[in-house]
Amino acid sequence: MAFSFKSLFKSKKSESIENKGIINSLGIDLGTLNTVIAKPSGDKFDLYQIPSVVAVKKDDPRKVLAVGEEAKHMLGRTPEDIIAIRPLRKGVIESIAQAQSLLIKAMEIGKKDGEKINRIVIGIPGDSSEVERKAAEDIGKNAGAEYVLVISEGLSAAIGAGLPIAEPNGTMIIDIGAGSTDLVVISLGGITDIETVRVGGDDIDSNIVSIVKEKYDVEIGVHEAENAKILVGMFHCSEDLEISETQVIGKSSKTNRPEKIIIDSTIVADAAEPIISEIIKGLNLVLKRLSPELISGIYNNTVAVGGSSQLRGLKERVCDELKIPIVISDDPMTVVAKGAAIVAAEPRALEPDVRIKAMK
Ligand SMILES: Nc1ncnc2c1ncn2[C@@H]1O[C@H](COP(=O)(O)OP(=O)(O)OP(=O)(O)O)[C@@H](O)[C@H]1O
Repeated sequence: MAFSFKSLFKSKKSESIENKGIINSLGIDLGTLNTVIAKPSGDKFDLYQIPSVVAVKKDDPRKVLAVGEEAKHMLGRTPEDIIAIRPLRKGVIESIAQAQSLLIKAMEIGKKDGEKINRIVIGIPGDSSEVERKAAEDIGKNAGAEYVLVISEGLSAAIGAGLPIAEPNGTMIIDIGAGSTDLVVISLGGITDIETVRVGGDDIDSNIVSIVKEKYDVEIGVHEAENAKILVGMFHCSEDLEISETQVIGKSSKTNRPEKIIIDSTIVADAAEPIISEIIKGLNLVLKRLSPELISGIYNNTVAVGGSSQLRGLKERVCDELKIPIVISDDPMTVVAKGAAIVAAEPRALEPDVRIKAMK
């Protein structure tokens, strides 16, 4: 799928908004776990984040009772007739009505009282089908935006990270989220290749739960697994990374009593192994298809973003396997929304001078 940005905003509607000079725009990263909202404010961004969780009536899931933080607090504590669910699975909108509520909430958070949002840009996984793109566009329009553009999270991340995407040499983004990983090659302002691997941090969490159950016969919650991952996690790699450990309380399958267990970095690395293997496989496919003209650009300009890129050992593991030095973004969770906000605010976001200005 190759598309260029230059024509994206050439709709009559966007020109008329631009001519009146009244553009209120938002960039939204509609993620599996978190929804991040970026609002251009002068030459910076106002940033907001809400959990991608919606609480609904069990017998009527279209009836949304709470969204975001409020819904997250209901998880596991709700009366039996209320359930808290995630509208996206593996980066893809699974339930339109609930994703709609999430987006409406995101837009409410991102606007000031009485303000109308004219233009939103939403980042979605790069390999989304036309139907999935259209679903994202429709929920944006139904949520009240006049103009909605849906772009690949990877391209958005590259713009948000300030990568030289307009140059012919090529750049690459490795975006490892909760549910999916986007590998995107960009040159001359267009996407030249995308590989989406449907694995991410969520899979690491559920693998930790399984390993702990097998090793200790203790059941732990997925949130405890996620916390342990964030605290002590790493990927296996050739470097001797420091092994640390954390204590987690789970439920003994034998006694049904609380039991304390230790999770150390190697348990997380074992749990993360199938995930990093899939990602390396995806990167191998991208490299196989890559033209020789782009290899030096990729060598010099590959950036990892997304919450799961923060696991130690990623840089080393990718270099061990592929001989490509990568940089881990120091702003991994908000670059997609920032890139989307840059495009929403500035249709000529691809032009390097404009982009540099927007990123200052
Ligand atoms: N410091 C950390 N170390 C390791 N993993 C982390 C860290 N912080 C967050 N994560 C993980 O990052 C993931 C969330 O990342 P992100 O917000 O980029 O995903 P998302 O946009 O919701 O998902 P997707 O892009 O797949 O739709 C979760 O799996 C979370 O556990």
